[in-house]
Amino acid sequence: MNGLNDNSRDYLEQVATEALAQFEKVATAAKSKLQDGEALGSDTLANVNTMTSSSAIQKLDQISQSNRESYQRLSTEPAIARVVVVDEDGKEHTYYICRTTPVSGIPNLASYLAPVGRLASLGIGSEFKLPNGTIVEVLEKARLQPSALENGWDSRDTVLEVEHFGPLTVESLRALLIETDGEEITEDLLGQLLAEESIKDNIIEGVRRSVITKMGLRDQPILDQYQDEIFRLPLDQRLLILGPPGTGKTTTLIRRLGQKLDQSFLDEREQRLVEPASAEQNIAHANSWLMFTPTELLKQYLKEAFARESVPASDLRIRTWHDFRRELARNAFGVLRTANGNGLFILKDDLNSLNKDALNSPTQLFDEFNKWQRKNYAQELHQAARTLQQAKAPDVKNLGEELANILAHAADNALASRFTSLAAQLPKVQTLVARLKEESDSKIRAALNLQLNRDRSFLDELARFIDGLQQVQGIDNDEQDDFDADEDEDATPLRTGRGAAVNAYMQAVRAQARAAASKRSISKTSRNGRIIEWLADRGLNDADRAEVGAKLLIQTSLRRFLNPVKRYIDGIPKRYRAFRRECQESGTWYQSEGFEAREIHPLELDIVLLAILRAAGDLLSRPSILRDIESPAWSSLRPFLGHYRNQVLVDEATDFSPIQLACMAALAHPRLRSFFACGDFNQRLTTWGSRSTDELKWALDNFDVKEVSVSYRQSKQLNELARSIISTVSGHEQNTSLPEHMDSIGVTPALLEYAADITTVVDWLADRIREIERFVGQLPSIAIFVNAEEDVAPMAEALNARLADHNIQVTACREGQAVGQESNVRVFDIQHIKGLEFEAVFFVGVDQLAELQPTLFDKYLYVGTTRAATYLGLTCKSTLPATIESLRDQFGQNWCQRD
Ligand SMILES: Nc1ncnc2c1ncn2[C@@H]1O[C@H](COP(=O)(O)OP(=O)(O)OP(=O)(O)O)[C@@H](O)[C@H]1O
Repeated sequence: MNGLNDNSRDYLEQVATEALAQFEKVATAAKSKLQDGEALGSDTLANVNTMTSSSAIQKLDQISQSNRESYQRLSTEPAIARVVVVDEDGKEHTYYICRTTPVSGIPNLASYLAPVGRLASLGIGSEFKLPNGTIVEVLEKARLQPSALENGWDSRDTVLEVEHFGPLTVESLRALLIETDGEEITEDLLGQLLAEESIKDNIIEGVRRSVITKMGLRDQPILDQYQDEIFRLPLDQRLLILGPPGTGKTTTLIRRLGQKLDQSFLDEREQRLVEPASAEQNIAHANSWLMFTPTELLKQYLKEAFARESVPASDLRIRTWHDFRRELARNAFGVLRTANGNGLFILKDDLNSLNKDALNSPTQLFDEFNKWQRKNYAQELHQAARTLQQAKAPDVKNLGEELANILAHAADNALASRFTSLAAQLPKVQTLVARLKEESDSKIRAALNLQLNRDRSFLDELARFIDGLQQVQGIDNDEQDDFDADEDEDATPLRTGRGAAVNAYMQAVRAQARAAASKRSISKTSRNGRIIEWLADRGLNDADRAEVGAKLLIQTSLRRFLNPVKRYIDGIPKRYRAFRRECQESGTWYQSEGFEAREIHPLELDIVLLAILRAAGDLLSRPSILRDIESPAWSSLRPFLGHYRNQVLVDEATDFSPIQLACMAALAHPRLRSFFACGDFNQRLTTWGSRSTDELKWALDNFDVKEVSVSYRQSKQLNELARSIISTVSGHEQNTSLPEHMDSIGVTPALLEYAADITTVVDWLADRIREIERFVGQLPSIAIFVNAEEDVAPMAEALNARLADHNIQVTACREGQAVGQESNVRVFDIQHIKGLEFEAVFFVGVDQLAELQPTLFDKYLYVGTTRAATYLGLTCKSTLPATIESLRDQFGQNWCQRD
């Protein structure tokens, strides 16, 4: 670079000398800590009191483990920034910022994750209040990339900024010193000229774009000022970052997670929130997080970025909603049927159950269902209290009066206070249920004894009959009358033998008695119906049946008050089924036929899950309930605490429906309500995804929207193309800017039309790929997008054959699986590419995609083209699709046309 005066050069040398010496100092200190074993854990406590809680030791081990990791890091990367500030007294201070926890004993070495770390993101001239209250102004800044060479430290591509010049990029700080030394000893002119030349090459004006060489989110140790502000926002905040492609949303999300997981970087207030929350879930804060991504591939793509943040076990905690939903519904909440017969529904991805209105307004459907189910539940309680009021026995009647009184005085929507008042009646309810049950059971047992006295083989025969029933298909267990199962605590898992026969006898006889007393009939095809038929007159006699039936009906009503919270939440799936049936009859929300009562579509399952999560969350968000969680009134909510996480994060949030996002938000621990999502409405690649801020507002109450707009990924040309796509397809402007001082000039995107056969396409791709390698000097990360899974392998094979002469390997990424981290050319089905970035992207058969995906074509086009940082190539079987025909001018035939 020309124009650097002697002062500036002196300044650079001075910074280089100081920074490299500081690297050495920090690295040496870190290495000696590692060798001293200061990072050892509990074993260094000479007198570990055996009474010392093991959690304290565990904590110590965790701390020492994280110290060890930090020292390790510092020994290879001593600092990532140098910042000079001036305080109000005019005194200058130099800070070195490192990535993790600093090593002690080195003044002004601070972690980027600590409050002082923000200095590294601020612009020159910015003011900053240090944690001790001093106001300082940023005077100089250098972004460092330490590299340990055999003969000492260097910093590669250091970006320096000072008030009167810069930013400059210095390729090698070390070379700056060696060259100067060299200048003095160079006596020959040639040597001098070469030295000057290399000084020029070493210092570049502005900031260089770096080439993406491998698949994985790039390391971005220091965020920009705005991203930095977002990542530091308190843990207990609900945030949504919106912004166009490549503005660093995912980068910010991961950095934030890394910072918030390390308890040493949480402030006192955050620590106070985190500790009880973690104790309630029985999970350490560092593991108490969950992140959702729309695809498996994005999950893999981010893996290395998580490792850089020292965030372990990310595989367990980064989930797709598709998998998580099934697990939650099947294993945790018992909504989906399991092999042992629990659960109500069978999930069917292609079920045609929802009508257009439901697909267009799922939030309205949810609101309607939730209102309905709450009302339905309230009616159930009222009805039960009424039955008790009408009972003959005075103690039952009195209790009925009291319960009815409670229900009459609580508003229908104040479930929590109603549950609290009902809890006070629990002892009375329990005593009565036990007494009545004993009375009715002894009657039924007497009948059973009578049968046994008549025929000792009675039970064995019944057992055989039951065994036989289990083999019979078509036994209707779904539509068993509502009294069964959850009420019969005798319904133990015994499946065969005499024990099972006794249970079956009791259940069937009870069902028969209840049916008689309530003047209902029992379905002949149900299990109980079949057993009753088999028993014939071997049950209760008519008089006993009426008496026992009446007592059982009282018990049923009483049981509504035994564990009302559990009943309310566990009953949601059944209520959903009833609601759906009712809507089908009135012709709203659902298709009137074509599916069975036990089947459920994934988007319906979301509705059921949200109703469950919200019901539990509404109660658990009350401190008084959380405090009393072990009491019988609330203990059924305890398992929910185990599903909560201290942080819930969502990448590509607009791919999820508002219902899904609301479910995710409901998984955030109610003490913290920490939720962080990022997305872009223009990049929604699902038909059910969220379309507007209003939908998000429905899903997440009280959240802050932050917008980011500096587009770091793409070159100027590709940015312009992306902007044109948005204004052409949606008619509105995209608000982006390019990073200041960055050389963003790239090449025009390339277009190949009339490429109907694969050979033409492959020849063209191969030529372009070779050009890219020539331009870049190495093979960067390249992706080829095809329109269907079955095109992936043939494209990879054909291209592999074509590029073999140049030893360029092409990999087929089947089913959205990334293969290896090394830089080569990868072929993907377009549906998997959300959130990724490559130096070069080829989009094969764009016009076919327009035909295949008419509703999402514009989104795919936008997401696909914005995956490319510098090189973008499109091929068409015929010509550019009509919607983007007007963009033809922005394309060339190859990369040669520069701006
Ligand atoms: N402050 C920054 N300075 C320089 N580069 C940055 C900065 N922030 C992000 N980047 C880079 O920009 C690129 C895009 O980042 P990222 O994937 O986080 O963006 P995004 O907004 O999530 O994109 P998309 O919407 O396409 O998923 C990455 O290569 C990242 O390293």
